[in-house]
Amino acid sequence: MIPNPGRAQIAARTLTSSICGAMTHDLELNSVGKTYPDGTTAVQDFDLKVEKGEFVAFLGPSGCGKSTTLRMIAGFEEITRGNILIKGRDVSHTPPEKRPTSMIFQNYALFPHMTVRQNIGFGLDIKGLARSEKDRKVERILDMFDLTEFADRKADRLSGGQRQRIALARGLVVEPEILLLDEPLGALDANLRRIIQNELKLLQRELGITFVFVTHAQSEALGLSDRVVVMSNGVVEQISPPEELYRRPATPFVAGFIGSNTVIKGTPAGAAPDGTQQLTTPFGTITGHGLAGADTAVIPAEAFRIAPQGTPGEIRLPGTITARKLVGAVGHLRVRLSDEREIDIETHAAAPEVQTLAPGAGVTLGIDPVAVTLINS
Ligand SMILES: Nc1ncnc2c1ncn2[C@@H]1O[C@H](COP(=O)(O)OP(=O)(O)OP(=O)(O)O)[C@@H](O)[C@H]1O
Repeated sequence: MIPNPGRAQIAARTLTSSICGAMTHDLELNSVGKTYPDGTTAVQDFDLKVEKGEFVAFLGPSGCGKSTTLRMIAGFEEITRGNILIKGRDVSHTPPEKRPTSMIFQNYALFPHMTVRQNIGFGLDIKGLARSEKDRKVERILDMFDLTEFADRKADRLSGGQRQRIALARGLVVEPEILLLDEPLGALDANLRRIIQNELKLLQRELGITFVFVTHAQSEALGLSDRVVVMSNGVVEQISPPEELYRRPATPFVAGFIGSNTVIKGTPAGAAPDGTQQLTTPFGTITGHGLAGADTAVIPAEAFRIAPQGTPGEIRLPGTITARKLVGAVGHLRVRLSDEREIDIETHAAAPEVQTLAPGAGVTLGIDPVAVTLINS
């Protein structure tokens, strides 16, 4: 998509020349809420501050309120509570065309019978730009996205990947402060999706424009963004960088939604000498990181160890292997614990104990306390 990064950088400097203000945040949502006229509350008390140049993803299951929030930022949907600021300016009741945002839709929303050039220039027409200025901007972005050779082709005669690039070019040509992307890769096949994910990230870094991206694909949100907002039922569950979200889920919903975690409830048992917290569970005492008084242990699949001998003092969970699958270097084991629950664990496929374990075999699991998070249920 960006064959010549130098060229992209020059374009980026021009594109962003007007957005180098000294405001702290590009985007601010303060207690934003939305109740639709039929009484459906889609979003509640959404608070978020986004720095300039940040890539933020809204992640959550279908119906959790991601698109509604994005549409409220764009101005396509009225907010019913709170306020929205862009670069410090309250845009809560500003119509979409007056907001410094562009939106990219999953179906691209291109005009099929217009040429690529006309599609890209459309937003500039709406803004009433002079012809010469418009032509200059359109040619520059066609060149930047390597679309010049398709410029006179009708949009309905292009591949999905090409259409996606045109949608991006059309969103960026109006020089937005914030680009809003609603599942922009959802219509692409898995291979193209991966390629365009990489290109999108590169493009965002080159341009330094703030991106707010909606997806229900975990890997996409974790792989692309600086911070992820996890939503459930219209409520923000956690806002964290991907690594932290994965390693330190803050709520039971996030623990169940991100990665592959085992959740075990217990009774708080105070702090260990090293400052970690302890939890008494039906399986013994589990140690982990978290606030004092937390009553639930979140154990990621890779924190389990197969420990036939066990380490003195370490928790030992007896179980039975019910399934084994080796995928490349990773061994996936399903283990039935003594309380009949089945858990997934991940380990090195090459480990001798994994090679010899078969369904039906008895096993004793240890837990790496460093990877355990204690939360309130
Ligand atoms: N125009 C509307 N009128 C009433 N309810 C609506 C309207 N649009 C959306 N909703 C409801 O608001 C909630 C949030 O919808 P939204 O489209 O924001 O979810 P989402 O997380 O983007 O889902 P998806 O991933 O399926 O697009 C859902 O319960 C949905 O049914």
